[in-house]
Amino acid sequence: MKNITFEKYQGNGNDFVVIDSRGNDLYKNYKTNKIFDIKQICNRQFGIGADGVIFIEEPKEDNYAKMIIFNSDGSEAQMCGNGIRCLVEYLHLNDSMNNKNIEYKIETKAGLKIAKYINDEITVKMGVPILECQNIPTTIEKKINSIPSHEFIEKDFNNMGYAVGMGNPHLIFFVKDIESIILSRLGPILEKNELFPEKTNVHFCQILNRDNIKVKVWERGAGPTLACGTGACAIHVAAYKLGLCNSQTIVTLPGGNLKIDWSKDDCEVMMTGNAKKVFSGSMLVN
Ligand SMILES: N[C@@H](CCC[C@H](N)C(=O)O)C(=O)O
Repeated sequence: MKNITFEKYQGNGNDFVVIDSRGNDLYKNYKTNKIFDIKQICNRQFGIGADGVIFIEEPKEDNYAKMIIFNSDGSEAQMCGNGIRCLVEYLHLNDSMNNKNIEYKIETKAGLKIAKYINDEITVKMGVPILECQNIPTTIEKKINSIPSHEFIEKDFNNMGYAVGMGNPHLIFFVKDIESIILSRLGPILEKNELFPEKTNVHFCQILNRDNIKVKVWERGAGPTLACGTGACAIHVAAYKLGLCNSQTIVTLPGGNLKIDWSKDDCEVMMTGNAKKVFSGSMLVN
């Protein structure tokens, strides 16, 4: 048995166990020998409890670090918006980066992301959104047929979903009254919709006004979470393309607000929010 140290972080209540595998073989050992069980680490009764596990790896190029992110069910995701802010906060605290103006270039499976502290918040260039997500053809609109209409809880809910890729897939629905949405019923069905061979994150959104969108999140591989950073970006993009919001919005998630800025198809989406350390600890592994 071996003791390994970790730190726990959260961004808008989306929480992660962060394992620094720079200069050691922890990630390599996880990949090859499954020295620990991510499902068990994330379990809130039998483990540490988290929405996911982030490994920090040495970057391949001349960048600062590499992020590898696993959902609480053990599946690997391409990217995580709240997770990358947590990782940057970890680097800031642990690598003694006292100069908050430093730019952190972070490699992810969804490409290079650049994050920076600005006025005690972290702003991340989240990449150019993909409006044709996975195998959904031609437009961002798609009728989702996997749920019979009687399953929809509210009368004004239509099954027009909007697919936006932020490196990872998002399926977005706009509704008039978000309170009427029962996430635990719709989330698991829509996550596995046949249009998304690798499954998808699902969001229900209510436009409060042109500057503020309220959201309920069902994450691929994690279920209901308090926030999704890539999701907030995708939601803003869909709402802006539909003419429902201004170029900067506050996306209000159950765990707090994120500021999103985007208006041009070929530009990167900017996400601003914070991330906090919750505690540090150690766990026994085989
Ligand atoms: N919570 C994240 C997204 C994490 C990955 C997602 N569940 C997926 O599988 O794509 C975020 O803040 O972006």
